Amino acid sequence: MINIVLFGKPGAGKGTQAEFLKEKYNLTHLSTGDIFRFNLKNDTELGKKARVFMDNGELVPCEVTTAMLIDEVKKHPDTAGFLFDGYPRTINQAEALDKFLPTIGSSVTATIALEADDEILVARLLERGKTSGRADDQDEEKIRVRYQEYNEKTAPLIDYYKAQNKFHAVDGIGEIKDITERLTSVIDNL
Ligand SMILES: Nc1ncnc2c1ncn2[C@@H]1O[C@H](COP(=O)(O)OP(=O)(O)O)[C@@H](O)[C@H]1O
Repeated sequence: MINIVLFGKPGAGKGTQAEFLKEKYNLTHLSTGDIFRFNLKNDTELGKKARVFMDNGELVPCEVTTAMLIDEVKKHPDTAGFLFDGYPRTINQAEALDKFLPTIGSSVTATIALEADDEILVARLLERGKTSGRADDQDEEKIRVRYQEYNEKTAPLIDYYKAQNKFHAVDGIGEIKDITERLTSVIDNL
């Protein structure tokens, strides 16, 4: 089983690249943001728990997110591997994943970060907000909160995965297909 964590700031292109990578490597793509948005739209119990945090651009509490993620992983016992997109986003979540995956005989293979400057990313999010309907992409204040959350809670994961020799970074600026190539060359050399 190969498990890749796609890592990057909001707007870095994780979702876009995940679409290509899941096809190429036959992976199950788990996007916590997409799963939460699905639950919001359908007004499920999970959606009710997540809504206020998501609407403010804050992270949903780890207990809620991790329980959801583990449920999703368990739905795919025969997969060739997972492409985690948007999880883990805190040290607590990374530790939870490192504790859970061995229970299914697996582990994180590698974490790959898509890197880009903040100004470019904020511009991308505002552009996406015009068509995506995502409330959190239409408001600069919410975008700012998401970057704050990233810097405080998610950025420490870089050192967490470096300590395990599992951290790889690629340049997230350029043509979509060129970025896909950079990612596949990392994965092919794992
Ligand atoms: N691993 C997670 N832990 C906590 N909250 C999460 C997680 N993944 C997604 N969320 C919630 O869903 C929102 C949207 O997620 P996502 O689409 O991945 O965002 P972004 O475009 O900011 O990277 C986040 O702002 C957060 O409220």
